Amino acid sequence: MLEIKHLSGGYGQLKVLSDINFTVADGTMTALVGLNGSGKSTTINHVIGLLAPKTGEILLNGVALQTDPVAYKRQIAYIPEQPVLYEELTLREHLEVTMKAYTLDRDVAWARAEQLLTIFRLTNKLEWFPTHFSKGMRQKVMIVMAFITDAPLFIIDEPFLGLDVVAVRDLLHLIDERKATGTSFLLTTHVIDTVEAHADHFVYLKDGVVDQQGAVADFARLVPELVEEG
Ligand SMILES: Nc1ncnc2c1ncn2[C@@H]1O[C@H](COP(=O)(O)OP(=O)(O)OP(=O)(O)O)[C@@H](O)[C@H]1O
Repeated sequence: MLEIKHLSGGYGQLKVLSDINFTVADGTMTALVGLNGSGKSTTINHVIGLLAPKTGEILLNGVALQTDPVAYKRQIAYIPEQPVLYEELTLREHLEVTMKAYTLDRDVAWARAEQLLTIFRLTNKLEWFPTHFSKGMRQKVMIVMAFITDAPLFIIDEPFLGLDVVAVRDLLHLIDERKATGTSFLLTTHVIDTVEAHADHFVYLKDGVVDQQGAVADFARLVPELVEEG
């Protein structure tokens, strides 16, 4: 379970977030929504440990980032909005680096990788370098790297922007499968429609504070300003 308690934070002297409180329970998905600049990415940056809280704390299965950064970070699989790949490593090497970083059993992880590579049509591209991948393919590589881990928390930043419809459907299917095994998901999105059927809770950020949060079923009632008319 991810617990965010009274988090205030931001960049250097710039305070962006004030007194953020929410939890993501095991086997559930929380959608973090809000307009441009509302603080979604800043919240994620705090949860993955890129930024340190000014006040408050973030606990992942009881472990605080400040107390044990390695144990904390190993529990997170992060898929950023902009894929971050090593230009000098092949796809195969990216998968191997991930297996080492998360101390995965190689046989189990490769069996998983093969299934994922098939789903995302990357099987014959193991020796390719990132420069040869399209934007969507780079994103798929990040998805494969995340889903070979056993991380109890997945954080996915704007997952649907560069993916084709087939890949979106496949990603949502993978998310549902993992959720059923107890994995938690924190996802940022501008379009709640895509995740509505898959998310359990939403947190609506407005100018760096939680304006509303609750069950996804109540989203339209609680946040009418983000629901398209028609
Ligand atoms: N690296 C940074 N340094 C300083 N300020 C930043 C930085 N990144 C974001 N900000 C500021 O923090 C505030 C929140 O931005 P953030 O990126 O968290 O919003 P967001 O909800 O993710 O927006 P978007 O939907 O556009 O991605 C904005 O006012 C932004 O200008």
